[in-house]
Amino acid sequence: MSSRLQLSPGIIGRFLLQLPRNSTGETFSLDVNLALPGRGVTGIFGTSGSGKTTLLRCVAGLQPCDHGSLVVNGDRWQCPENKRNTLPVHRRPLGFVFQQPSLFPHLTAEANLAFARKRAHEKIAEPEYRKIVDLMGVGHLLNQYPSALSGGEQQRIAIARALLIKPRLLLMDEPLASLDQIRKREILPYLEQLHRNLDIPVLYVSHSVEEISRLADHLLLMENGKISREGAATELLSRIDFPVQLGDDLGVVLEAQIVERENQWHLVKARFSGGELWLRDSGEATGETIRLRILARDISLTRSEDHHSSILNRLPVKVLEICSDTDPAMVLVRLQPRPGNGDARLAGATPLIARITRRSAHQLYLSEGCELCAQIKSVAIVK
Ligand SMILES: Nc1ncnc2c1ncn2[C@@H]1O[C@H](COP(=O)(O)OP(=O)(O)OP(=O)(O)O)[C@@H](O)[C@H]1O
Repeated sequence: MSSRLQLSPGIIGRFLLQLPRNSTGETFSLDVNLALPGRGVTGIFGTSGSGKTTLLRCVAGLQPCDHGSLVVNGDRWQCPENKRNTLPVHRRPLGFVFQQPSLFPHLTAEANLAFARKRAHEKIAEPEYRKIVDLMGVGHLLNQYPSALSGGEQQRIAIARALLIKPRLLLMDEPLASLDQIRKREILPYLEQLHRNLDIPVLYVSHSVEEISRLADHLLLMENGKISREGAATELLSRIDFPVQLGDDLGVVLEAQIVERENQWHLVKARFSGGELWLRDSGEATGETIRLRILARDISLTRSEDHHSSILNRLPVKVLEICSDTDPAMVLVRLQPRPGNGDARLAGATPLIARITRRSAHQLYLSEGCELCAQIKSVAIVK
């Protein structure tokens, strides 16, 4: 993923509200200060009921607030003091994609898109319309009615529809949650394309570590109506103590560049800040920046390099810390890639996390500072 995070905030806001008691008699208050990058994807995580959807509703102007202020890339959308400076919902240049595509069932896909096009804040020229249709890969679906489309195809039309209103901000609330795993995997590349090709900031709510790992540049974690953690996605997703890093999903996210290709074996070599890894060749171009996810359960540790193993990737590492896992039989080991050839830059490389049995840690005499070899199955690298 080549787009880099713009660190100066482009989406600045403050929302304070108290909701009336819900059906179970509980009250809910939201109290957030936003200072988010004005480009790229900000992933919003949090347990059910933590306020993710309420936050998106505030940004959209759908949720009345006790206090609400919002500036999006220099344009004031909401002002607490002066209601006349507050843009009503229908005038906010934003696209909203929900869990359900909710297309008009009596209109073809094309007519659904034409409806959005008419509502665009600025006129969409034909080449731009074509670009969006191509980006979402829906050109061949335009004559179909929604009932003839799969869930994933309907959602791609819904995303194209959101883009056709020329949004300056895209809000996506669990857009893939209603799809099965196969359809999710089908649609993710289209979302990655969107991220690479359009410079619209996206707020993306999801419970899926896989989606967030692939798409997000920046992360927000919400707890009880407040933002409890925030930062660059690659950094937060590499922390053992980041709460979404649970059980089998625990892992790290790395940015890497394709540097070599072995056609004979259908493999490519990717270089990241901590070394080089062989991956299955999925057609990425040499020089392309990609994102990798290495799960903690797919890293094993050895005291010496075992060249007779089937595992292609071996990195020299140093143990940074050893932590307890939720499972008492396991421990989590944070590992710093270490210079094999005196490369001092590796000191700043993204740490890896291995999840191994407590017994193995004992047998390897693991302790902080000890030097080992991490073996990573190339097939386990998620692209
Ligand atoms: N209209 C409402 N009136 C009263 N309470 C509400 C209303 N809408 C939401 N809530 C409450 O606000 C809290 C936050 O809801 P919200 O939908 O924002 O959470 P969420 O993090 O998006 O959850 P999920 O992951 O389940 O979608 C919940 O406790 C919910 O019951």
